[in-house]
Amino acid sequence: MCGIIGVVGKNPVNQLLYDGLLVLQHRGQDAAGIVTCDGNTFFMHKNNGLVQDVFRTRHMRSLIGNAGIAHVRYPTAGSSSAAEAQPFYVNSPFGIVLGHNGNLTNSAQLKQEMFRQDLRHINTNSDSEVLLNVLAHEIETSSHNAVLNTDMIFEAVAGVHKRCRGAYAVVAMIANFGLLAFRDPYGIRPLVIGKNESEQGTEYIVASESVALDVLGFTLVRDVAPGEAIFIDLDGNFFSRQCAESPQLSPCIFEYVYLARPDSVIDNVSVYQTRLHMGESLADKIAREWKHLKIDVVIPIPDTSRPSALELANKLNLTYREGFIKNRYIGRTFIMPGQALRKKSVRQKLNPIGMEFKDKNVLLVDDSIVRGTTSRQIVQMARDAGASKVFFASAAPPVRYPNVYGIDMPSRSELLATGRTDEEICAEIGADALIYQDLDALITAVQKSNPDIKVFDCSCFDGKYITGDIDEAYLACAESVRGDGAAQKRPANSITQLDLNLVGTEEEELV
Ligand SMILES: O=P(O)(O)OC[C@H]1O[C@H](OP(=O)(O)OP(=O)(O)O)[C@H](O)[C@@H]1O
Ligand SMILES: NC(=O)CC[C@H](N)C(=O)O
Ligand SMILES: [Mg+2]
Repeated sequence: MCGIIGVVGKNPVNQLLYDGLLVLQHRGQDAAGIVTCDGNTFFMHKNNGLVQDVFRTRHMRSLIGNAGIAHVRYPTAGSSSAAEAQPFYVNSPFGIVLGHNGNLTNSAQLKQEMFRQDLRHINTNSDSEVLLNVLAHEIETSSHNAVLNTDMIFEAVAGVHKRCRGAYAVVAMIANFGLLAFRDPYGIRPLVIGKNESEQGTEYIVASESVALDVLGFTLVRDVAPGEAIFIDLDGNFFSRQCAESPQLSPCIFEYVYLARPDSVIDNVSVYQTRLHMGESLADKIAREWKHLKIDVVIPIPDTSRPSALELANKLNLTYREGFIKNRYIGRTFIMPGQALRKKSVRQKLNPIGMEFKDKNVLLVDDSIVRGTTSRQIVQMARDAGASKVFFASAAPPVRYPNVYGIDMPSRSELLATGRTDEEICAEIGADALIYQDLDALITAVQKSNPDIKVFDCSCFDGKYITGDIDEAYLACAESVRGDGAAQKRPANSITQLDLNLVGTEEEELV
């Protein structure tokens, strides 16, 4: 996942976009970028790194204009090169910038089509650059070189839906015109709309998660519907249209398990509440099938599992204790690039409080076990801290299948649960017992908060890919291109690629 924001305001939006990116940092730690629009001109700065490291005062000063978009990146295609940091820019037609959360599943084919039929050059291996060029081509076609209007923009988004497969939540700006945002016909990745009634008129925001709206002082209006496009012109007029033929809301269930912040509301579902529900149903399963376990204390693995662990303990009438202290200056491990770094960071990040483990039977609760990087080390830490028995519970079912929609788990061989029984996984992480949530129970946990969502993308748990275009050949190819150690994942030398960074260069600083 990545984090995206777009704003059309009545005053300069640079600080809003920066503050919004800080709040969405948990969705991408590799690169960050902001583009502002002052009428006909875009101002852009983007680079690898955390938001606080990428933007300096000199960049912020140069990001002028009352409208703009911003992005934090967690790469799932191409490499982590700075040249693939977002937003991307294309000059024709009209000048367009785009930020994308998700992953296209037909980007290789589209890239060829772009080159052969549409005479467009894609300079990186990023699927998002492909998506921008498809959008640009469709806008060019629908506008017939005439003056652009909203009908033409919505027609272009309909064209994007016809050509693109996979997951895409998008914010884009068309120079001198306005902010465009849309979601793929399944609404796999989240996107919400907010507004703020200022003295000068209504200001609009779109963002990956509602937490960005809360913090920026906007109120949540609604989600962008699957397949829908919204357009806000630079005067703040709001337009929307359904652009897909058969939209069907099927959000990624992993957003609720791990990706989103608990204080966000996505598709009318409080992420926090679903995590409480997950804890409740996991407690039911333990009460039903694991009564014989003598548990002295329930301990969460910070951060994401906390609400589930808390509710699980409540339901089972067990003591809940914070047994691991997290170093607040280290980011999320799972979205770090490369297994070596992920492995090292778990020990740097989490440290046990000895007295909570000494001579106790502990139940450790995590939201999920993916590669097993965290669980393997945490169980050992609990033992080293003197635990008598270490039981482990996961609020999500076993992750056995790759994700192709914007979560970087492309390779079955990296997933701890692929090809292993629960007992074998338990032995791998060195626990005395392992309890997984059932998939039905996970779905129910989310549906309890919004029964209108009938379908979820649960592909990493059940191998059923909602877009229907994923076969063994696709998975094998993704595995070879993006698995740990694959060449494309290594940061390419961005100097060999076009550098379109525009504002606040070191040279400017010296002037
Ligand atoms: O099995 P693994 O491959 O280790 O992946 C799963 C772990 O990674 C995530 O934690 P992370 O540290 O990324 O973030 P958090 O602080 O939000 O829990 C998740 O919450 C699990 O703890
Ligand atoms: N995680 C994401 O949403 C990634 C967006 C895009 N596929 C990229 O790699 O930059
Ligand atoms: Mg975690």
